[in-house]
Amino acid sequence: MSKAYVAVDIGASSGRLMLGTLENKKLKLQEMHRFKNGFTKENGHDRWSIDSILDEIFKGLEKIKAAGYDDVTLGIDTCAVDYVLVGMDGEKIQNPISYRDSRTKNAMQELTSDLPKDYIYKKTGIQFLNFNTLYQLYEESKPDLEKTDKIMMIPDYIGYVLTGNAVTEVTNASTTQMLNLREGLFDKNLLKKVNVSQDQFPRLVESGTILGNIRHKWHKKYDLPETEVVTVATHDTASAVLGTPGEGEHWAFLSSGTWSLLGTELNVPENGQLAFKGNYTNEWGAYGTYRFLKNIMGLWMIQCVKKELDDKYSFAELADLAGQVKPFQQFINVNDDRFTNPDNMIKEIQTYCRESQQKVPETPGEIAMAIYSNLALYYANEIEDLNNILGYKLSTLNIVGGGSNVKLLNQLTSTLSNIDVYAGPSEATAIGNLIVQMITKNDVNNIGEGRKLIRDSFGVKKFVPETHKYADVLHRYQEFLENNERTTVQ
Ligand SMILES: Nc1ncnc2c1ncn2[C@@H]1O[C@H](COP(=O)(O)OP(=O)(O)O)[C@@H](O)[C@H]1O
Ligand SMILES: C[C@H](O)[C@H](O)[C@@H](O)C(=O)COP(=O)(O)O
Ligand SMILES: [Mg+2]
Repeated sequence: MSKAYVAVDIGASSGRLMLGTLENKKLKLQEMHRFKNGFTKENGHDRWSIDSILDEIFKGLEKIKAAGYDDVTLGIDTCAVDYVLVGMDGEKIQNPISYRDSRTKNAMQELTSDLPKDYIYKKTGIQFLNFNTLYQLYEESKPDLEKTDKIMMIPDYIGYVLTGNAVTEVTNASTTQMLNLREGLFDKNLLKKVNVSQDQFPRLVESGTILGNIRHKWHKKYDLPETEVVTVATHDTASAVLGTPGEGEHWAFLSSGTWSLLGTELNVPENGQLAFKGNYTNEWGAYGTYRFLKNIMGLWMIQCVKKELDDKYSFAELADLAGQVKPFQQFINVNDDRFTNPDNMIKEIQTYCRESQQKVPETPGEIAMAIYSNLALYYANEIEDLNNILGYKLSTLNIVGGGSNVKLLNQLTSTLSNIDVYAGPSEATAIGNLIVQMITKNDVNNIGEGRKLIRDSFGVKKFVPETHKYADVLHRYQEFLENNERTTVQ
């Protein structure tokens, strides 16, 4: 039986364990376990249930063992910015708070009142999201920080629980907005600003570092395969970018899941004035690259709508209903902070349209189309911005993640952005996670070979611009955004 690799991909809406094996020069992917993920209110904050996530990971590994895989390599990727405080006894102090929690709503404004944004951006090159780790630590409970021995980013914490070894992997560390681009270390002034010392973070490591084997104590509790843990590109978006086939010369990616992360892979950071004004980020990638991207609200909006409709419609059915509705009946700035974590997304969208004297979407199809068509418009607007900042035209857009299944959204994006879209693979994050493991274990030579393996193993669907359609819509949307400047998530 060929070597088995396991990607643990903890997305914001679902976690999954994906088994990867190399068969006839192709990467075979099997979903072995999937579970719902999300945050719940606990001790006054929106928190991730990290112990349930760990239990699901062990359950998934038991399924893999039961399927006949006795000896696997495993990598973990999760969302960015969030962390676990680990006390002097080596145990978590409490469940990690989600970045969508309201505790940081004023933190960025307060912290940057005497530490200017351009100073922070010059040092870190990271976009201003009001929930970056820097602002979470600024708001963190001082007594809890006092009791903290180590601050571990979520995927690093999971690796620590599994193996007993603690590290801070750099792709995720960069999302803290505390990693100094030039020095490659946490910035002393930014640490001081939030009363955290350098040694409260475990040592920084690159993706592809071997972390260790799953501890004996877990083998006593669960029927697990022998498992060696590799620290992959632990920020899920970093893994998604690695799992992008990379069609075209100046290819762009859109990691389309709970979030839409739109950008391109650079070999040197771009943290100049245009990037600063456009609030673009230089999150660290694997193998010395930078993920020059922007966070866009993403399918989080559809996820909320689906839940508010009591899951009466599947995502596919919502997309079908949207396809029966004319697009662009209202303009919405999807990055308005009001959509980050509203009590009710449907009501928030309807109120937004009422306030801006626009047609109010009522039916599930109208609401879904309002979301999809405005996401597509926002993508198109940002691609124009990206071309301007980079000084060259992005030639193709690779859409990966669950959103790559939405044909309507892929087509609208291609037409509005006037760019060829390659859609898939939907599990690019898990695939990127696996590729780093395979490179680390010398089954794949490098990321170029890895991306060829992805192209050879997974079909992508091509969408080309329908140039005769929606000629002036993007221009009217850009005017709308300018005339309706509001607080955006960034
Ligand atoms: N068949 C489908 N039709 C329409 N939307 C889909 C389909 N499959 C997945 N999606 C969209 O993809 C999203 C999940 O993408 P995924 O990358 O798995 O998210 P995450 O990693 O953040 O959990 C869903 O919220 C849904 O909007
Ligand atoms: C806050 C970060 O930008 C966020 O973690 C984002 O990178 C992310 O989680 C994307 O992953 P999804 O697959 O959940 O959209
Ligand atoms: Mg994901």
